Amino acid sequence: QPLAAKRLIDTLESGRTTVAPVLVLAALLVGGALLSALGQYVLHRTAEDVVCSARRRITGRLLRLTVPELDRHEPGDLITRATSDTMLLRQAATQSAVPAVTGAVVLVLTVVLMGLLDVVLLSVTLGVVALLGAVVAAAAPSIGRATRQAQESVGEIGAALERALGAVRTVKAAGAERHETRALEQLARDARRTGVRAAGWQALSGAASAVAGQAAFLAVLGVGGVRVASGAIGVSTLVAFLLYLFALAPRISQLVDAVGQLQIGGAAAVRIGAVQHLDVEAVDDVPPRLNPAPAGKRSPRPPATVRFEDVGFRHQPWLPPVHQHVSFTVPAGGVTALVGPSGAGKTTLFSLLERFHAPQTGRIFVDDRDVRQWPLAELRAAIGYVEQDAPVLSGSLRRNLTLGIADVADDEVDDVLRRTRLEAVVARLPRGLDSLVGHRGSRLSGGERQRVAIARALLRRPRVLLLDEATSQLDADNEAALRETVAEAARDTTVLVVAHRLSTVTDADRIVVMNAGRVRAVGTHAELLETDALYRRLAATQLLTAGSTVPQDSSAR
Ligand SMILES: Nc1ncnc2c1ncn2[C@@H]1O[C@H](COP(=O)(O)OP(=O)(O)OP(=O)(O)O)[C@@H](O)[C@H]1O
Repeated sequence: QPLAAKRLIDTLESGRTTVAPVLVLAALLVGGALLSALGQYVLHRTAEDVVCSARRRITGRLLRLTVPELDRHEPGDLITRATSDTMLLRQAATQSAVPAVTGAVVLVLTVVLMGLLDVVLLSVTLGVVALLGAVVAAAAPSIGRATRQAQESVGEIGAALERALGAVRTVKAAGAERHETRALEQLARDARRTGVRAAGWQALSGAASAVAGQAAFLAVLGVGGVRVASGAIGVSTLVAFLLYLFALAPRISQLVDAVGQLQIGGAAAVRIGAVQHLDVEAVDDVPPRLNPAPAGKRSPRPPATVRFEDVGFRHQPWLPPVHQHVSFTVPAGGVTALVGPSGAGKTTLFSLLERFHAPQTGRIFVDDRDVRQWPLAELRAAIGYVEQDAPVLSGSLRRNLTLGIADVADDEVDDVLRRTRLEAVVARLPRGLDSLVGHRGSRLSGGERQRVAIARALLRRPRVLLLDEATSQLDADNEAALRETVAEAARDTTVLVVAHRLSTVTDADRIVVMNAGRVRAVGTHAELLETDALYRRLAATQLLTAGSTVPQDSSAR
């Protein structure tokens, strides 16, 4: 445009017709605007693609992280990496990558054209720009550092909020809102402080580029005026050069901003990229469809045997072992109860079976096949697991029941609802199975949540059913009913139950008594009452969760 403007001025001076230069200038204006609009659109689209792919990668990975990795990290912090950090990445992509590329191209072309006009004026301009570059280079790392700290505080806010909202009733009951809020406010202030520091450095760079623009203008005007006066260049050349300078100044500001944004984006990318280095479970297995057969016509799945062979496990090398030399065999079908004092390692046996953790020594077999040899998804599809706190996910009751299962026939669902005594609950809900159960099932009672978790496990038609204290919150009637359900399921499923109630163990086909990470005895209720002092004591008190670990010495027998 400045070159076209120069031609227009030259044409005016020479008195020739100005139609052609005016048309060229108009065409350049319109063409430039169109190109700029198209460029904006394409580049924003690309930025959205970048962010979308980062989000897909990170969210896909988060659910595949190994359980020990998930234990090590705060869920709230991981969530902010998928949300807030990806937003920063998007902002950086649009506000830095795009202007950086376009700014650099325009800068180079403009500098070439300026050089063609007058090398002396170009040298003056570049001298001023070099001073600006030094300021920006000094500020850029500080922007990145401050942003990283701010994002870490945002991650901590996410973690603290998740912690407090995840147990909000306990927080309220303990009257700890103010304390928790204070902690959150402190984190918010930390984020603000570091955010402001980043903004300060950015503002300094911005101010430097504005000063540089004006300084360059004044310098070019001064030196250019002298050169016009001396006849070294014409007025039109000076005008064209100044027009280029005006075009260049915003590009330089953009570039300076882009450097700051790149630092911000880089800080976000580091936090997102860190997730890439966390351990994930084997991705070789495409999750098998649990119901390959048409709904309602699923083939029966035979119960599987379970065998622990000299298993030793500890969470970390520096922690005491959870299991030592654990060996026992569970034949296919029937109910096997695991009993023992709190902390004996009963729940962890289930984690090892599900391959949430891997034992350091020994082997675990399901159906005479080492669990490490099973494709992970196939192993988990063979197991139904009801966790200790019977988690229910927000969403509808139906989605909760059919979690991970495709094409369940309605009559199968009805059958399981009947067996788990949930029919009346469903009938009471305003929208039946499609009613929403609230965050973590907060609209259900504790006993209802447990029954939903059991129903969910039964719907999978598991070959091995793991129940972790699944009846602890049930009233006597429902507990008796569920005992029947479990007994019925045990006809074609291998049921392992961590039992805290005497009623559950007396019905079991065999009982494994655990203490301090070891299997202490195996037998029926009657046998163990005769032979095992710890069992006798646990049975007598019925307080199988209470008490500290009993030393495994001969006097205890
Ligand atoms: N992620 C973990 N990291 C470190 N130690 C853990 C972890 N999870 C559990 N433990 C420890 O492992 C031991 C066994 O825990 P586990 O939950 O298997 O016991 P449990 O017999 O099921 O107890 P309870 O009857 O109270 O549920 C406990 O001492 C516990 O503190």
